[in-house]
Amino acid sequence: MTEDRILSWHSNPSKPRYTPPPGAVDAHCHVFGPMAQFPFSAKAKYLPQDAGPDKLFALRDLLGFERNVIVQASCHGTDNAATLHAIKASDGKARGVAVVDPAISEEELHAMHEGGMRGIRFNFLKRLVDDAPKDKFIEVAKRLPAGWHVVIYFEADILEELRPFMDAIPVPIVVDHMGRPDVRQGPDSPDMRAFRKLLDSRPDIWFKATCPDRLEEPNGPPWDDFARAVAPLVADYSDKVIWGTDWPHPNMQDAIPDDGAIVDMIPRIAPTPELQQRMLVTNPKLLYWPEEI
Ligand SMILES: O=C(O)/C=C(\CC(=O)C(=O)O)C(=O)O
Repeated sequence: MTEDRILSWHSNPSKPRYTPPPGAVDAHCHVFGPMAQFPFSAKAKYLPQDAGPDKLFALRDLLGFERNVIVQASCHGTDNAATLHAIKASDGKARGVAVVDPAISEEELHAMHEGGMRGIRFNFLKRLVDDAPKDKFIEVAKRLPAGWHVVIYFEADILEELRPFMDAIPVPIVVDHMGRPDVRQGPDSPDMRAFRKLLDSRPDIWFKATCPDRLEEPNGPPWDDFARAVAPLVADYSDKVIWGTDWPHPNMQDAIPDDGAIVDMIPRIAPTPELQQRMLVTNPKLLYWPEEI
């Protein structure tokens, strides 16, 4: 019954005016199912309609991207089969970030590396996961395959509380959606200052300059607050920023964004070709296709 399942993506996204550079990577997107093949987790907090690799790759081509980084969504729990399936179907054009049971074996991690995973995600949003055991997360972060990193998703109000945990992570960190600052407060807000302090605390913290739709929800474009708050961060930390569409926009069913409009935010947060090259090509390659550098 698809009627009870959430539809959170645009059925007819526009072609963006902005053209990404060759090799551009959409470094934050997800797949949902298809459910008949890859059932959702019993602990899933939302039940979406199918958004499989065929839809994702059609969108990639429409938007002018060449590659995807597919992040395991919470609705699939720690069963990464749907994400691994999508990576395989991409013909080398996708890599991924897994969500794992911290007790995962070295053999299973190695198999995930073979399947294209290059990191694991720790999700601290209470509305998405039941628990986030920091001690176990640190333990598994110490056992990751060489070259992997940790992706962390949290909201700005717990950044300070998470600092000792992040300090203890022995591999590079990528922060989802800049730790969800209140972009309405501008580029020099307490949230943004705290996030800059985090980035300054070690040289291997990356961030995704993503989700104008989420951070200004329920506003649609032009997302001026997002552009004003985020552009200075991209300029000042241009060697640490990556970007993604966030398709199929989990939980955004009440303010579904047009993916073309999302892509058209790129020149507003990264106005020069040099910044765009770093954010869309060089930086994501360093994290996900380092063998090509
Ligand atoms: O897609 C995102 O990055 C954000 C999400 C969903 C999510 O992270 C997940 O389901 O794992 C959100 O804020 O609901």
